[in-house]
Amino acid sequence: MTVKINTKFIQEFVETNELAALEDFVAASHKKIHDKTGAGAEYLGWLDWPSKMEEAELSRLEEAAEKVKSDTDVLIVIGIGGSYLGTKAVQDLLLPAFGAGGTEVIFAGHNISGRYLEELLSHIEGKKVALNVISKSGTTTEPAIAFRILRKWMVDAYGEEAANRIIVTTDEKEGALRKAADKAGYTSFVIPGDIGGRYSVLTSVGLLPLAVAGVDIRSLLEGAALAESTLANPALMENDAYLYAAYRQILNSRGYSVEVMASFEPAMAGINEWWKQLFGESEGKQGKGVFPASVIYSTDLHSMGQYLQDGRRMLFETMVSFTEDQNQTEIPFDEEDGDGLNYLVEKSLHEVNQTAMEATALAHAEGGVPILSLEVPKLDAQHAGYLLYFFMKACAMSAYLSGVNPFDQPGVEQYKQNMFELLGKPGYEK
Ligand SMILES: O=P(O)(O)OC[C@H]1O[C@](O)(CO)[C@@H](O)[C@@H]1O
Repeated sequence: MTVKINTKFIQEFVETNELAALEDFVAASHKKIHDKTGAGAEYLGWLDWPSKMEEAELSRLEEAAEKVKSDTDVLIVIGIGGSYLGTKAVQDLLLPAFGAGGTEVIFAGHNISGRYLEELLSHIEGKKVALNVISKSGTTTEPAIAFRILRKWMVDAYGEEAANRIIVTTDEKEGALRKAADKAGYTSFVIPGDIGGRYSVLTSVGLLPLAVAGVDIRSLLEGAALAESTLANPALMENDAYLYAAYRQILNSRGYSVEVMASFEPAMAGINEWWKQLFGESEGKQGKGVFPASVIYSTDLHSMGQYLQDGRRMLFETMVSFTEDQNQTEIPFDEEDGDGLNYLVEKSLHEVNQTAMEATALAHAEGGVPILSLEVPKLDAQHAGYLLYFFMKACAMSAYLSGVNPFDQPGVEQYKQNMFELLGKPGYEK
């Protein structure tokens, strides 16, 4: 049960000796990660988190989730960036696309749209609602605004009972949210100080709402723990996360500066968004970094396919596929065969989809797009946990290989500063 790189389509673009040339650099960066000596090392808490998360905390989290499930129709997760993308990603990946049932988990505070919030408020009217407000810093404007509005809604709806329906996930000691939780007596969970937002999906940040949504969070952690041990191997050629990181850097140095994450599984859409934040915020600094983009095929072959095949050549693609057929849907035989599809009747949709992937990879490689292929055996909670950890480990390695700190995001501050000035926040006047 691992995520493997298939090098079939990349061999013609990257030679083995180019990889070999990176071996020492990878070994040195591995040391930086594991000995915690690189830039931002104080944020490496995620590295052994899957194996070290305490049973008591996990049980407390499951209890809180059970309580929410027992008396709530809709849980609203309020958060932005790493405080919600991981939950959305795993939820999209593992839960049925239609009518998942149980407590519905929806999101707020990841935008400032009045329309979105009004629609959300009308959706929850008459329903039993709980809030999980998540912010590591406790000071991010978008979730703070949403929390203020939704907290008022909760107090109007439930009076003093509202406090029993609000769960706070934030820093152990600092920030406005921690103060609010302590003052109002909300149930609260801690985001470990040494784990940054975009690396936090496997902490209470993701686990609580995912447990409410019906995801098997123990299997998720199990998969991540397996990745933790498997990907602790320092040898580049034996560590697929490091291979993925090394290929990215080699391609980037050759001018392939945009990575398109492509999957033939629509459930991957959320993972794509989570991955974009992970790599974008980790690597996009000092004028460096591969720009992370994403598509879902075959849908997007009919919109972006032309560009991928034939547009400006600065792209490489990473195709994620699930290799096992877990569905068995076949195309039925039709007497008249008016649509000419009878030649497919012996094949499952999985086979047709895999063939579409192969055909696309062949075409794009021929069109000059280097293709990395990541193979995941199955689409389930364990493999999802493995995949999440795989990307986090690869991201840390990739950022160190490109010479940047994987764990800070100084550039995000600029827009906030401007917004505060323009809105006239006290202390920020020009
Ligand atoms: O959890 P917080 O502190 O509200 O931060 C939310 C997001 O905002 C950022 O700090 C900047 O966009 C991200 O790194 C983070 O995931």
